[in-house]
Amino acid sequence: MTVRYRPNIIITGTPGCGKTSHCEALISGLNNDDSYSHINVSDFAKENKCFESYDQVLDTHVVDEDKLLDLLEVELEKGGRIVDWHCCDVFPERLIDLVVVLRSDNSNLFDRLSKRGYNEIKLQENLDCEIMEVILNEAREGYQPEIVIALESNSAEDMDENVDRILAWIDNWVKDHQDGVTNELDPDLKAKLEAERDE
Ligand SMILES: Nc1ncnc2c1ncn2[C@@H]1O[C@H](COP(=O)(O)OP(=O)(O)OP(=O)(O)O)[C@@H](O)[C@H]1O
Repeated sequence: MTVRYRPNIIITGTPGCGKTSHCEALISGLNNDDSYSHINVSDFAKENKCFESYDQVLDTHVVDEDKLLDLLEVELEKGGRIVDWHCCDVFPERLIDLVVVLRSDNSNLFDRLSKRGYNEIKLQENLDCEIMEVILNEAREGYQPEIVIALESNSAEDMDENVDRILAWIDNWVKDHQDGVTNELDPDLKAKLEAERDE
């Protein structure tokens, strides 16, 4: 049985919206408490060799999702993981407590991504993704609405406010779950599901 005493949070959004900046500020706001850690999924995939190919047009690696998720699940079982990735709907719901979708105005996003030297196709694809609210929709389809929040990330003030808000949420979650959150299915429910499956 796995018991979690710390929440798992996904910080997601279109590339350049500020995921890594928010995660780093959160870890620092948690006073570098080592029961929390920031998982930058792109770096994690690189370190654990979870790439299956390279997309020349979009100038990006294609992730081996099965391998990546198997490894990430082990991390999420521990709790206190702040996950930084542009995909959010691939994790088991039972392991995710809050999904923060960062939103940026297109002019800000254009400036941030241009500075990175993104090619035109990649830049346009990301701007379209933000306009079409692709990641917000994925989050809303993948998780219960009450755990999904969309936050503006256009300025340093926005970021400070967002980080304070998430820190307050973490504090409340920990107080509310002092006995831990178990990932084990309730035994009666488990027996019922097994019986239904065998029918
Ligand atoms: N709210 C904000 N206000 C001002 N600048 C910001 C904000 N959010 C991000 N930036 C700036 O935009 C750039 C991209 O930020 P960051 O790397 O955190 O984005 P990201 O969403 O993690 O990108 P990626 O998905 O590509 O890793 C950085 O230079 C960062 O300082």
